[in-house]
Amino acid sequence: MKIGFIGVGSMAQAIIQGLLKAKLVPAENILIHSAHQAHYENYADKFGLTPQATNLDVAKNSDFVVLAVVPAIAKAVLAEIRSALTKDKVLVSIVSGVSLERLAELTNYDLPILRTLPNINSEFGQGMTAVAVNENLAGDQKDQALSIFKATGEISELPETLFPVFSAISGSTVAYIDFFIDALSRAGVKYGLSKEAATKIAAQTTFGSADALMQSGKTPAEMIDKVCSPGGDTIAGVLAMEEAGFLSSVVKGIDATIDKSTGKTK
Ligand SMILES: NC(=O)C1=CN([C@@H]2O[C@H](COP(=O)(O)OP(=O)(O)OC[C@H]3O[C@@H](n4cnc5c(N)ncnc54)[C@H](OP(=O)(O)O)[C@@H]3O)[C@@H](O)[C@H]2O)C=CC1
Ligand SMILES: O=C(O)[C@@H]1CCC=N1
Repeated sequence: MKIGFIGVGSMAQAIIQGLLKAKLVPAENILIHSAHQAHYENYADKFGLTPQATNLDVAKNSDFVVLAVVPAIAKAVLAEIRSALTKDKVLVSIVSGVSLERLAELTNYDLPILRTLPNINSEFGQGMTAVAVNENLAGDQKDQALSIFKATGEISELPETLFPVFSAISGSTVAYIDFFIDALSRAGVKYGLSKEAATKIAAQTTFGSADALMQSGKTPAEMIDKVCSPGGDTIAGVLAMEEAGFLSSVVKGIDATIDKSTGKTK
């Protein structure tokens, strides 16, 4: 099984590192090409991957061709590799906002295609990836394609109509959670903790809270109620955060993310 990456930016690197840790395939079975020769050659050299001179070479020499470029250049890149995308291969897209129908239109309608929306936690086996397949991807080929993302975390098969909201509350939310951790850590610094100590405390608390929520099977509201002692400190904090617009800030951020990914805003 050879997995080729077209583009080795933040997201592709997270998947590649997750695959290497999971030992899904030998390093040399991961083929890469990107815009800058020095970049992809150095990266391939560092991790024992196989560099390719062109995008077309990646497509010709891989069983699974992962399109990992920004949406604005996806069309041009697919035009370059289209001739090599025969139906014994699978096109795997991680590109936000490009539908299965559009991917088929830009390649060919016989091609097996897996559309995904991963997040960068894939690097540490903690990814959350939305997946949708077209009618040409089935059986072993589908299982193998999905194994790429199962090796790097959880997957969720979703209708494409829900990809924008998934992208906002998962792909982008990695950044929003870090934004929250950074805000907590700055508050810690305000009261005298070092940035390093405050960040570690806030990050471990975030991690532990997510883990406890999932293990308990309770709703977030139930967990909040367990922490808010009657007449205590936490309820005072919750009310002050809400007065400052915590819930509506988060929802507005998600609205803006969805509007951008669906082309409603520039
Ligand atoms: N970042 C994230 O958390 C997530 C990203 N995505 C999706 O992943 C895709 C990539 O995003 P991200 O990794 O953040 O972006 P980056 O800008 O980090 O990476 C883009 C990559 O594309 C390469 N590239 C540019 N032009 C070409 C070309 N003509 N041929 C081949 N490669 C080219 C760049 O090459 P070089 O490095 O040599 O300059 C770079 O490696 C996007 O479509 C995004 O929607 C999806 C979910 C999460
Ligand atoms: O910011 C972006 O456009 C990509 C999509 C989801 C996460 N990062």
